[in-house]
Amino acid sequence: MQRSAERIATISAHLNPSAYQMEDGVGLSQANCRAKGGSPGFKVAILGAAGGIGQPLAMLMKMNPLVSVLHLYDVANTPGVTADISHMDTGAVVRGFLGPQQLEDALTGMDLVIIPAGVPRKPGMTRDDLFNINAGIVKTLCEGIAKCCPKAIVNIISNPVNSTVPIAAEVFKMAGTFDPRRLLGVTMLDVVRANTFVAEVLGLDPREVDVPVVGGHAGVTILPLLSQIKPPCSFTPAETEYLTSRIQNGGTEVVEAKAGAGSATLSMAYAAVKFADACLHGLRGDASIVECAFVSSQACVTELPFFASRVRLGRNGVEEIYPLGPLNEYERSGLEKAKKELATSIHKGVTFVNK
Ligand SMILES: NC(=O)c1ccc[n+]([C@@H]2O[C@H](COP(=O)([O-])OP(=O)(O)OC[C@H]3O[C@@H](n4cnc5c(N)ncnc54)[C@H](O)[C@@H]3O)[C@@H](O)[C@H]2O)c1
Ligand SMILES: O=C(O)C[C@H](O)C(=O)O
Repeated sequence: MQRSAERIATISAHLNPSAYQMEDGVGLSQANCRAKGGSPGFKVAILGAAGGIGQPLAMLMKMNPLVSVLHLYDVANTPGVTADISHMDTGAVVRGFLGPQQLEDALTGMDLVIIPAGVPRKPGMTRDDLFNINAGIVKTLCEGIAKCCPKAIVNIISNPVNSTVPIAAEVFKMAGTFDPRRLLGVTMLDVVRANTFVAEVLGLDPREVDVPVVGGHAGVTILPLLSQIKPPCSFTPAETEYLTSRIQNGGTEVVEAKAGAGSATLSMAYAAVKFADACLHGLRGDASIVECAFVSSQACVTELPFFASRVRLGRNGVEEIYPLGPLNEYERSGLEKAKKELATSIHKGVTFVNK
């Protein structure tokens, strides 16, 4: 009888989204235990999980064997997305959270928080044009992280990344929880694009190509280091010009092709999962996990407080930040342009929190 009552509680918890969302601490813990599926792993929250990036990102994270619990938070549509994804027969347990009153439950106990919440660009806009709306969204979500899971690794996708990461850092500093190793702006899509476009030019499989992309995540701040690609290859000046421009404008290429229906979502979800997976492997203690990310570099790479660099990921997040390495003349000139724009964007983010 007892087992049968537990089974029914489990099933109704899945079918009644509001009961399911409230399961922690309100009497559904037995049902919760039975729902766990037994896979050990990390607890991951996606904030903005019902959006264009959030939905495929949630699906791909549900497929990740390193994830045991997946929390999906949004201000709209999470019950439907959660019900849908929770039917996938993979190990991670999925829970949905809707609206600010459920943000704290969504965040409590998380090891990794991924933030794609916020508005995307339309044709003719820059990423900085999103600042007025997205700055406040990221600030509020980071206040929740500081309160509920201050030790979580945070992956920020919301644009403008060059400003939203400094905003997050300021929020964490004010709360006394800032650990520069745990805050990472996601620039992986720039690397994914660079690998793809370079492979096209060289006639290679993109999986064989590795292009470091440093600087930031907007226009000229996106600085592909074509002189450092693996496998080592050389480019004509025309190829260098074409590839640099295409990588820097990859986001705009998608925004224009979508013609008002948003920006990159599917390739971004792919890139976000690739990056989150690297963070989880680092957390697990795997060796030699190196990716590019926009991090607090505390002026150790350039004089700027934030910069996208190659970083080694480990149990605490960013364990090591690699120097830029030797740059050619074209890259040195690009670096100066990138630093100028980055300084402005970083300052804008810092000022927003301290105004
Ligand atoms: N870093 C990158 O490389 C990269 C790549 C692509 C897009 N982006 C950025 O990611 C963001 C999201 O893009 P998208 O296409 O998914 O947009 P979208 O509009 O499809 O989805 C955004 C989601 O955020 C939710 N949201 C809004 N306010 C929220 C809040 N306060 N708390 C929680 N959720 C909230 C919305 O309800 C929506 O579901 C944009 O800012 C976009 O520019 C970044
Ligand atoms: O371009 C955008 O606005 C979205 C994203 O930053 C991208 O690079 O695709």
